[in-house]
Amino acid sequence: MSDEQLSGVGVSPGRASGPVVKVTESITEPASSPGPDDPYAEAAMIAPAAQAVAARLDAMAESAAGDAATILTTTAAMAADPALVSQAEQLVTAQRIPAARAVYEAAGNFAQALASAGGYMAERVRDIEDVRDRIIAELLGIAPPGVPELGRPSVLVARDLAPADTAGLDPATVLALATEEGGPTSHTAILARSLGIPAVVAVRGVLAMAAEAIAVDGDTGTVEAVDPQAPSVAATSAGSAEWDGKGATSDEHRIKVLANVGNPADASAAAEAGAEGVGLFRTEFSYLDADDEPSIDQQRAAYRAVLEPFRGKPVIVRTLDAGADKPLAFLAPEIEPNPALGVRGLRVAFDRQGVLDRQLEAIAGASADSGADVSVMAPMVATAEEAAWFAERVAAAGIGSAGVMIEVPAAALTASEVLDAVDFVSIGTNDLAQYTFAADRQLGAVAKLNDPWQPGLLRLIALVGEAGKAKGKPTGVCGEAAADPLLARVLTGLGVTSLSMNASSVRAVGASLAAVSLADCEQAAQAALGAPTVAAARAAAKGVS
Ligand SMILES: C=C(OP(=O)(O)O)C(=O)O
Ligand SMILES: [Mg+2]
Repeated sequence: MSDEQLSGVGVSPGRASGPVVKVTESITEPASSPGPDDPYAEAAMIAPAAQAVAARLDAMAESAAGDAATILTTTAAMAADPALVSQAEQLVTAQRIPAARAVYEAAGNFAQALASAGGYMAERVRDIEDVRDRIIAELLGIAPPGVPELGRPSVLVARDLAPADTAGLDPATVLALATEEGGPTSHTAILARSLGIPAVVAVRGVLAMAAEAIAVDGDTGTVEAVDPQAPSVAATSAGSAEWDGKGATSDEHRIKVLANVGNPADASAAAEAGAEGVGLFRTEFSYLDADDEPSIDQQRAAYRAVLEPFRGKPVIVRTLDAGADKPLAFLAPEIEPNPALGVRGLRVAFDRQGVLDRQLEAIAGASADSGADVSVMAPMVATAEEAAWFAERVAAAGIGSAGVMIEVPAAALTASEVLDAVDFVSIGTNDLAQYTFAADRQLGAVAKLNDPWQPGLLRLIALVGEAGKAKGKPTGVCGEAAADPLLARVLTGLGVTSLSMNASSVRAVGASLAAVSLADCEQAAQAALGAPTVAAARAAAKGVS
């Protein structure tokens, strides 16, 4: 083994090693000459090429599920966007440039507009570049950039993967993933987790690594060179762990193991994985592409489709979390310098109460239709006063149980008062980390601060756990922290009463809790709380069990 070792942020657990395949970043910029003899015939090639790319992405979406399917469908829609095609066609005829060059320039204009919009929109620049390169490759009859056909099981190394690339990954041939960029809550991370592929992101220098074979450890966040002659090692699949389906420690202390869902496919996958219910239904995921507010009936039908697999089981429906990384066109705020600190989540409803009331009416209807045991919760709540306002709206809609997310540090610090206003809380560790460390959750450069093992974050969670215990009210965690089997024990020891995660982590977390007692969890929690660093917190928790 070589001593070449790099570290990043482990975002999907497991360890695997094998030959390196580097993902091609982008195609070469097409030249603007020679110009076409017949610009109209040249322009006419663009639409079919875009359609072919969209059809291929749609076909990939059909054989995918959950987040992967949604992302592929969204990317296919970008490829088929008539605005992109017609702008490129006009460039060909007006400037007499080749079709490939015109697509390059038109996509560049779109990318620039997205980048200057900032936040979630800026995140989509990678998607438009991916679509651009695929259409150009189609026009030129060359292989598209991105993940090549893997002839044998391999470890993928990339700057960052386009969502469509990640969504198309086959866990049978992709042993592990290491990227130079990306954060723990980026698309790459969420999808790698849902596919069960070990992954480390924000590994500075991984692209320049000369090693022919590497080992990727998604638990410790390390990447190291290994002997290329050694046989490939596949990840030990956490998903195969034994679990009887009831979330509890070995001494029967109950911790509900729930799932995070965004659409009917996720809900079916969660039910199949044995989730005891849903701890977070992200309703805004249904409307990321909607231009207008969906009607109450449309919402009711959409929610019912997600609730149905959970008849008789608890489901927490989150009201629209619009803004920042998840903008909804029909709830767009004024231009804001810092969208993550702006009018997002519940704040949108203060000025547009009708939107909230109509959504609550639809949720109440879907709850009755589906027979699921529905509660609702609000995102981005900062004060007890806001929590009380939300609870009033929920009661007025005839829904029996109201809660709020704790994802703003102020809400964690006043958890006791917040809990007085509602029936339960659920800690959103993704945003709570972002706001606690003043570190954009989408940004690779600050990814280490968004690690849920940060002792600063654990101490805030401890405050909420204590408040929940004192009030005797349920306190969940529905951020990505809940999906880590070892951290699940620490969260249990901090007083959390339910954990909600992607479907593929359900079994591993259930099994991890079943293997230890509540006293073990409490000891692990105390050990992690007292640790000075992320690595020390993880090691301390590991040392207990
Ligand atoms: C669960 C959370 O919400 P989202 O990831 O949808 O912002 C969170 O912030 O932890
Ligand atoms: Mg959040």
